[in-house]
Amino acid sequence: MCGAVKILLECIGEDPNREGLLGTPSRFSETLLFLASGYQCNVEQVVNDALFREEYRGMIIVKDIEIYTLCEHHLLPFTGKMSIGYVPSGTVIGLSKLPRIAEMFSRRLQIQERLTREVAHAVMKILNPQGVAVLMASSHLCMEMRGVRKTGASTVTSEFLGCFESSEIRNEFHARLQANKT
Ligand SMILES: Nc1nc2c(ncn2[C@@H]2O[C@H](COP(=O)(O)OP(=O)(O)OP(=O)(O)O)[C@@H](O)[C@H]2O)c(=O)[nH]1
Ligand SMILES: [Zn+2]
Repeated sequence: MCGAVKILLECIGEDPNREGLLGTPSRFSETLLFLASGYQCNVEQVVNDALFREEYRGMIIVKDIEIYTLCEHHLLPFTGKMSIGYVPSGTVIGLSKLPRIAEMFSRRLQIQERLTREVAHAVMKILNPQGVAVLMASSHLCMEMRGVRKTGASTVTSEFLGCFESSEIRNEFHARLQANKT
C-alpha cells in the first residue's frame, strides 16, 4: 500500500522523498488499515458468546455511543453518536458488545443509512430479541470541509425492527433517550 500512497502524494504535487513525508506512506497505510479493520471480523467474534439467559422484560438502551467512520464516497470521516435499544426475549447481551458491534461496522467504508441498518440487523440476528432500535446523528466532513460546506448540519437516521415498529414502543425509546436519566 505504501507505493500507492507515494503515488497519491505525487499526484497532489508533493515530493514523497522530502524529509517530512518519508514516514507518511507507512503511517497512512497503517491508519487506513486500522480504520478499515472492521472487514477482518464478524459479529459472532465480536460478541464472543456474551449472551445471558435473563427474564428482564424491559427496554435496554446503550445511548450516545461515539462513532467515527469513513464515508464511502469521499473517504472522509463522518462522526456522531449512536443509540442502540432492544427489548429482550429471555436473553440479554453483554452491554459492551453493543458498542463493539457498532464499532465493527463503523470500521468499514460506510454510508450512514447502511451503518444504522447493519447494526440493527446484526443485533436482531445474534440476540433474537422482541425488537431492536438504532438511532444515529452525525456530521459528515464531506459536507463541511468541501462540497456544499454546511458546517453544523446533522444527519439523523434510524432503524426500527420487531416490536419497535409499534409507535408506542418507539415513543418510549425516544422518551428515554431524551430523559436525563434512563
Ligand atoms: N445518503 C448518504 N449520502 C452520503 C453519505 N455520505 C456522503 N453522502 C453523499 O454522497 C453524495 C455523492 O454525490 P456526488 O454528486 O456523486 O459527489 P460530489 O460531487 O462529491 O457531491 P457533493 O458532496 O454534493 O459535492 C453527496 O451528496 C454526499 O453528501 C451518507 O452517509 N449517506
Ligand atoms: Zn462523503
